[in-house]
Amino acid sequence: MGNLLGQIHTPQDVRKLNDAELNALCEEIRKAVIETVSGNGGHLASNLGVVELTVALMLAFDPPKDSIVWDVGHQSYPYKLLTGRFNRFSTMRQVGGLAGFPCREESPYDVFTSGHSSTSISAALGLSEANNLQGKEGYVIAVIGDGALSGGLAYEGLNNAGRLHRNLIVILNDNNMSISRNVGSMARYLTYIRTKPGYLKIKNNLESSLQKLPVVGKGISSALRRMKRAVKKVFYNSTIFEDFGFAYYGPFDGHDIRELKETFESAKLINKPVLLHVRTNKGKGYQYAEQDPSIYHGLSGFDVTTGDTGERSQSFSDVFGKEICDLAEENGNICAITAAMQGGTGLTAFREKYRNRFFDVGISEEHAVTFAGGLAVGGMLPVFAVYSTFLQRSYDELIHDVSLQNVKVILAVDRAGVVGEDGKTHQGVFDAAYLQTIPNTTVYSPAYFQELREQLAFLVREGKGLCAIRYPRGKELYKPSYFESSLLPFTVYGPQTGEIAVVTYGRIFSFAAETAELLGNLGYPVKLVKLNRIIPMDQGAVQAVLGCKWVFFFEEGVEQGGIGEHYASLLQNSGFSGRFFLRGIRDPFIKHAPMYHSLEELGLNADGMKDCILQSVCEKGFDYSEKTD
Ligand SMILES: Cc1ncc(C[n+]2csc(CCOP(=O)(O)OP(=O)(O)O)c2C)c(N)n1
Ligand SMILES: CC(=O)[C@@H](O)[C@H](O)COP(=O)(O)O
Ligand SMILES: [Mg+2]
Repeated sequence: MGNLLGQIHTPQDVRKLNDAELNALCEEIRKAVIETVSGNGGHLASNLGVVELTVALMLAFDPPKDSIVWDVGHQSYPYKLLTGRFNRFSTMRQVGGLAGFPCREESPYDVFTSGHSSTSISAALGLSEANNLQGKEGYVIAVIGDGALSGGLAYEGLNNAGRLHRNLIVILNDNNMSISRNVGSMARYLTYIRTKPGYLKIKNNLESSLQKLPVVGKGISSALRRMKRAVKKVFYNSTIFEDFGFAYYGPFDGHDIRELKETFESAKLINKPVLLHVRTNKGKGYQYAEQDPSIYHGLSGFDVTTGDTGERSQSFSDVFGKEICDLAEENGNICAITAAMQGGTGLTAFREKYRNRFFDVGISEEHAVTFAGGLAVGGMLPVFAVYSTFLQRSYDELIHDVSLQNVKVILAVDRAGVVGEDGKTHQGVFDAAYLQTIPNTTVYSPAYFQELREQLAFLVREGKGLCAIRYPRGKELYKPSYFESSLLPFTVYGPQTGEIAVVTYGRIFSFAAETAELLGNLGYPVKLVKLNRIIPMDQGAVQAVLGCKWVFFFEEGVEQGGIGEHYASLLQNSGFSGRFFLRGIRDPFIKHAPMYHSLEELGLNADGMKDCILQSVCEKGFDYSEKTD
């Protein structure tokens, strides 16, 4: 059969293959996914689990005329392979290469850019309404995992889609896993449906039950014949999905291409929203991933033969995880919350040690914050460990359910700053900007592990209101010998007087320190102001640079509305007469690339800072309001 993938340029090409070739195609897809993820990193187990499902989608539907909306999108690699991207597949997640998620700019087959969870049903409903209003043809299909179904937005989507009087297909890809084991009542319910067939009684007269369905198109009898074949193993009774207004079918074997295809064909004939419950094995076809789908969910590379994922340097998440355990030993009020990111946020040990004070709430960042507000009102000390990018979902809850309640909640904001290969959807570049709009908020931004430990302990001990500590993905960067950890709001290094000042915070302090050394060697002494606490801004941090001629503020976060702009306004109000340069992130949708590469592109590494300063100081004067390129 040779290289089948090389012959697939569009989904139509998949339809030319016979059953044996389709099976061989699945093998090739798995091989391509394993090879590419082993080298480039990315999402493995989820993609291995949807190979047959994706092939069956290509057989039954006709994208891009039909719209397939992938929830989260981390499982869209097989889809990319079958929609004209095989030749570029090895570039996945690399600079200039394919994105690791569906991306509208990348391909017309990617109808909805994603990366954050639980958006697919709402987006699919929007697409369906748009098609209807414009008289456009095409089926709309949302593919959502059981983990993504733990997110509240999915229920808002179901709630609204359920009253549709047209076809809309939701495929629930149930593998009984989120990144860790899936949690919550819906997960339990799905397990029940999956494993206790008696719960859903087989209707003796299946045909009469199908007669009640509004069927469109080619006539009811062929629809019934097909549906009957497809549902030979279907247990049909009332499920929660039917109560939402959907027709429910399942559970189906998500690795049986023929059964899936027939089921999808049948679902097309139903003139109302349909939920197809499909069971798959996460990691299917690669023994290590099948055995431990959590470890092989997302990786930065691995050895295909041994499955070895390699040694990883100590990360900020590890340090947080250890410190919060130590603090919880002394303080029995500390509760740790994660929204389905137990491993990533470093909370595994906490879960093991303090099971009754550990809460995995599923993918529900909004709930997590309001739940934390409730815990705090009730007298506990909640610590919500969350990736910066996912915390974006909780802005209103932070205001209404924490700040306004005037209670103490600690946010451990992980992956703050540029994250690397996950790209646009996952950059943690907004948190500093929006947190500073919320009253009663204190935010620390450590550059080093020691600071993270001490500042976290300080917030636990003495923090008030909404407290946050934000730190980057991965390891510590260069630490100058003169660095001293401090709980003070800011620290000044270098000459106490001088013409040039650099102000910054967080991880890129390392680059600022390198810059100061480089410039010092060139005869330009630099005063370095490290903001340890970024919210509220300490007036002393502003006073510290008032005598300087040039002040450069570097920020690994959005420039508009960010900490630098606030600092600038305070400088102006303090009568600063020198010149101020701000370099933050102007286009926050930073494409997938290694973290160092992105920081270089943004001019936020040591060379970028040095060039910015030298060009400004040596070559031109500038106005207070002037900004750097
Ligand atoms: C809002 C949000 N929170 C958290 C995540 C992190 N995340 C990505 S995939 C995933 C698990 C998804 O599980 P499921 O939908 O069942 O897909 P599976 O990997 O099991 O196929 C999580 C928690 C996210 N992408 N978006
Ligand atoms: C798909 C998703 O949102 C997560 O799997 C995310 O990619 C994890 O990122 P880290 O690798 O930084 O934990
Ligand atoms: Mg799952």
